[in-house]
Amino acid sequence: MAAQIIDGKAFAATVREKVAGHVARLKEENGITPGLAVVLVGEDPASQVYVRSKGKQTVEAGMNSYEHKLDADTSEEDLLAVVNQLNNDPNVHGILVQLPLPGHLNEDLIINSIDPAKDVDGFHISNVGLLGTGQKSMVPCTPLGCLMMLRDHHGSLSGMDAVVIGRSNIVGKPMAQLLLGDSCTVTIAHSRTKDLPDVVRRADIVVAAVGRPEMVPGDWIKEGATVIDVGINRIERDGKNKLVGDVDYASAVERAGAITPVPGGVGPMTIACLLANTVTACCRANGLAEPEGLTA
Ligand SMILES: Nc1nc(=O)c2c([nH]1)NC[C@@H]1CN(c3ccc(C(=O)N[C@@H](CCC(=O)O)C(=O)O)cc3)C=[N+]21
Repeated sequence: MAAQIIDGKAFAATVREKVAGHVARLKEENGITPGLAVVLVGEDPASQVYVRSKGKQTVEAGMNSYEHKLDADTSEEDLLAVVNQLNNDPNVHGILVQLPLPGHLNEDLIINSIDPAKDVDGFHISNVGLLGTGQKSMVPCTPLGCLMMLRDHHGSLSGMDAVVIGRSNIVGKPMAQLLLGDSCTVTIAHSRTKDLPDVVRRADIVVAAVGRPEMVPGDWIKEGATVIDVGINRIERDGKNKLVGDVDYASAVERAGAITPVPGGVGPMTIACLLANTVTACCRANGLAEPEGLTA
């Protein structure tokens, strides 16, 4: 039987609606408008598209959007000065420095210069440590979006076998922490995992986040498993540009119980969670109750 399609695009719209509701209340009851600052260094065309779409959705949710576009050859010192200015700006509740940065900039250094309370990407070492120890933190947007979809589909994830393919700081590692927090038995697999197909075949939940087009074929998927495809790979097929995931959708959809499509799965949830994190950061900064339904 073919899998149920988990509609990330529709789910993201409901998350954005919740965000807009919280924003309206913050304005009305507290006179506060949450603000998100996005910093883009250089002119990578894909990054420009994402930044534009983030800005548009931020404004649609009723929040303030601040865009800082810097030249590709911006010095580390100048970028640190921009981050510092945003750290000290009371109208800015969330800061996102678009990655990857040009090679001459030290990404770790820049990310760790962001005020952890405004780090809506959840990449600052302090947020990574808080998440790893089960303390209140800012949670990375992509794993948070995946977790929301999994909880929505399954209710409780307790006791399930989850395999995360990919060990990046941005997705794989925080995803594993969140699944562990929901009492899954978690395996982090990667390109050097022995017998990867058999490891994946054990999983009730497969999260694929490696960035390799269609590397997970359907016959690795246990019958009825839930498949979350984080990959967004641009490929050329039959002379056309196409967006495909890390999972071979056509074969996996025949085995999975539920699966996220690409596009229209994890991607839209990532941006919705960025807006959610901005509202969360704003509430915390003002000593207000956490927004319900938007945190991990
Ligand atoms: N500091 C930082 N934080 C990020 O969160 C971050 C980043 N840097 N750098 C770039 C990546 C990429 N990213 C995406 C978000 C949404 C879609 C998305 O909505 N994709 C649509 C398709 C869009 C299309 O057609 O290209 C979808 O999957 O349906 C994609 C990619 C966030 N990123």
